[in-house]
Amino acid sequence: MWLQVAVQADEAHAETLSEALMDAGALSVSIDDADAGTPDEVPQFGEPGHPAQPLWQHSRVVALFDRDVELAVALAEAAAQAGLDAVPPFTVEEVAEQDWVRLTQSQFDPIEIDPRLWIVPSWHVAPNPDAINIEMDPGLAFGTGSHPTTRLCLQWVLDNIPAGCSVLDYGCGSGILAIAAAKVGAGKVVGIDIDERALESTRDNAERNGVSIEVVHSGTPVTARYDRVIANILTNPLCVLAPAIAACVADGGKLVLSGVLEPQAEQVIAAYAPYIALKVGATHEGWVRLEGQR
Ligand SMILES: C[S@@+](CC[C@H](N)C(=O)[O-])C[C@H]1O[C@@H](n2cnc3c(N)ncnc32)[C@H](O)[C@@H]1O
Repeated sequence: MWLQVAVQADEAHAETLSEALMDAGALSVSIDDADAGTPDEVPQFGEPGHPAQPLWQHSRVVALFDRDVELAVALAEAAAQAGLDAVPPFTVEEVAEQDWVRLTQSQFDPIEIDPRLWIVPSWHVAPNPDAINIEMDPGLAFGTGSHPTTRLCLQWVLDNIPAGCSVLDYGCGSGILAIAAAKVGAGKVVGIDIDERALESTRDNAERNGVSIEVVHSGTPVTARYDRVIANILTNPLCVLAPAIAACVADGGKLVLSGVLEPQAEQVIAAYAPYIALKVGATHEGWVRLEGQR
């Protein structure tokens, strides 16, 4: 049994609240229309055949927690992190494991990142067997390909990984970017994360995709230099980590960053300016991809 918590949110706060709920210990989070029926009747925004942004005014952030969670504490933490004065109205429901798995599966279809690259859940047949297909199920770590920042980084990976080059995925989450790099033809690929669950997820996903990825906890100092460094984290950690991340890029190597909202781009560019000149390479749904070369 798990606890499914549906929290009301306006459009402006739905995404930050969803991230805050993950940080507060949710195992999985989705956003749907509070005015619609059951979650499986709700459109999946940002995925093929669906609108790029939710069209509804009243969102509902649906989070799954382990039943032993201290829910009041988790919700209070999440509300504070999302900049809300109080915990918004919410409902709690107990759900059986099988029901949640069925519901989650029904919400994830294959995602086309590019005609050359698809993210395919294990319970689906690859729509294009000739493309690079990454098998990836929603799990505990961020990175199923549906988020704009992951998409921006995957599109960059497709055209910027020469055969045999070394790649560092800083903040690897599910390992999706590292796996894509390996499938595109990288040689040595390393994934770093601060979260043990992410490292485990990267290990598992690499194995199921038949690629070799070395995983390293971010507490371990990085001494090697990489031809390509990708970091899809968030503005604040990216700025704090600027000297460390920039130092991982080999001479002539390329750095790409995402997890940065358009108004934050200049802040991140300034943080990296002493090391590498970055510029906005692409934007998608309000998020930017920053690119530079040492
Ligand atoms: C937005 S997710 C990106 C996951 C995946 N790379 C993707 O693009 O979908 C950010 C990841 O960075 C990790 N992270 C956050 N702060 C970090 C830090 N200081 N050092 C290393 N990893 C960090 C998080 O645990 C999370 O897995």
